[in-house]
Amino acid sequence: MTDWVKIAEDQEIPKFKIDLNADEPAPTTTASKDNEPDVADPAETSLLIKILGKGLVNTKQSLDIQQKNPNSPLHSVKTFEALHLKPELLKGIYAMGFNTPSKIQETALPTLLADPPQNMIAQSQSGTGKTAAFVLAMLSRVNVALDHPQVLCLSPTYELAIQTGEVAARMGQFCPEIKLRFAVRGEEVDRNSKITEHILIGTPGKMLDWGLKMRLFDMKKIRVFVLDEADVMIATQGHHDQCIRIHKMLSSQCQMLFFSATYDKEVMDFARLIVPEPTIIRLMREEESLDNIKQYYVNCKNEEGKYNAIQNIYGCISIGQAIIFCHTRKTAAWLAAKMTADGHSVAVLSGDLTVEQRLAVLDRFRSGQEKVLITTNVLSRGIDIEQVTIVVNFDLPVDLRGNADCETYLHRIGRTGRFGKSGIAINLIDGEKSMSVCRAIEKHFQKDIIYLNTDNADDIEKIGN
Ligand SMILES: Nc1ncnc2c1ncn2[C@@H]1O[C@H](COP(=O)(O)OP(=O)(O)OP(=O)(O)O)[C@@H](O)[C@H]1O
Repeated sequence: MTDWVKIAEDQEIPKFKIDLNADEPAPTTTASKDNEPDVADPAETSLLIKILGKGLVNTKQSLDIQQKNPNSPLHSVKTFEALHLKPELLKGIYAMGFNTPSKIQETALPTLLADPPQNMIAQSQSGTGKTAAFVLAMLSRVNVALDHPQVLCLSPTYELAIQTGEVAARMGQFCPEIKLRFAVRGEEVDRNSKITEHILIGTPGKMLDWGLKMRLFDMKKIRVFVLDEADVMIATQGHHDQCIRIHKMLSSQCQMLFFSATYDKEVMDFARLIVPEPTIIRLMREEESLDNIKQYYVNCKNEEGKYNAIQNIYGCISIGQAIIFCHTRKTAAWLAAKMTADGHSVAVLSGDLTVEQRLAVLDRFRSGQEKVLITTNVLSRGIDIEQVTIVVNFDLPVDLRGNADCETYLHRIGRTGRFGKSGIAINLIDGEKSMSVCRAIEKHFQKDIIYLNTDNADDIEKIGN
């Protein structure tokens, strides 16, 4: 199986260069995007979080369980042994360093592995063990005596499919008889042959090509269908319809498993369309809070004024590491150039970088090689950088209509004051519009945002205490 992963990785496509969908219209040129609000691409963010993840996220949140099929048994396990897995799979799990099931795995795995098979919709934040859970179900269901695909796993991009395949390869390392294959761009199969591998992991377009257009395998013989990163899948143009087409060709006996990191109405509606009588398991995200964060606003005339405010703050207090959020790539680049010219060690992370480049920037910043990270909304969600003490909103977060985006505000600054540490958030205001956004944020969270005069050194020193 390891060879299989290697072959797919060695294809001519650079590993982490995202190309969501070859059929999509050509993207807007970088130059024309510089002045637009920089937004995070969900597939890129998902991939970045996955690669950055350094292990299991331990969450204290409780599980919300709903059963649509009253006949399906529901119990949880505290050990992997209690799942009665094949010994080779258990060996694979332990070889990966997993000792006990994570919270979502405890509850999901007995249902995932139950006979008769149960359908499931599971949602929980990144890093809580979803991939490991459904990969284990995929590997457990394979009948190696049959040489045709029995498990389909759909991911929204090439890169995310590779990530899942790598987990499957590691977990199944002691089951060499289980064969896997990637159904992704660059993988070709002779039209006149049949696919004999047991598990196919890939993107919807390729899966449709192989299953429907070329009939290289029989969709009716699929026993497990996994839709991974459902939230991203829905956000990706075209995938939504392709998934429905694939789903329609599956037999009614096929076990449907649907996994997603976020929970909103659209994702759930889509899930319900795909998955009959599901057991729904949700592990809610641990809420960020503003409790340990001191919030300030500074009145500035214009961008130059905002820059001067930053300079004054740096001149008065010693700052460990800071993240500065800008609305557009252009502002981020402008600010970075100015701060660099003034002797600051600055990193820039914006949407024009590939995922690989973003990883490199984050690695350098985390290791302290740069003290300031200037970024846009591409960094707003799901990425933890613990050592940051100051977050500056060079531009306050607004939605498409220009109204306060309180959720993004929380994600931006809510990470600074975690684990009992106190954090500082500074909002730079230039004019009435941004002042009203600031007021709306203050009202929303019912937490004071205090006036700070950055022309007054005493005032600034107070925030450092
Ligand atoms: N039971 C476990 N014990 C220890 N580590 C685990 C366990 N399950 C998963 N992990 C590890 O935790 C990390 C996150 O797991 P996994 O990728 O399955 O989470 P996820 O919820 O699918 O995240 P994402 O949404 O980003 O894909 C991985 O490094 C994985 O190897």
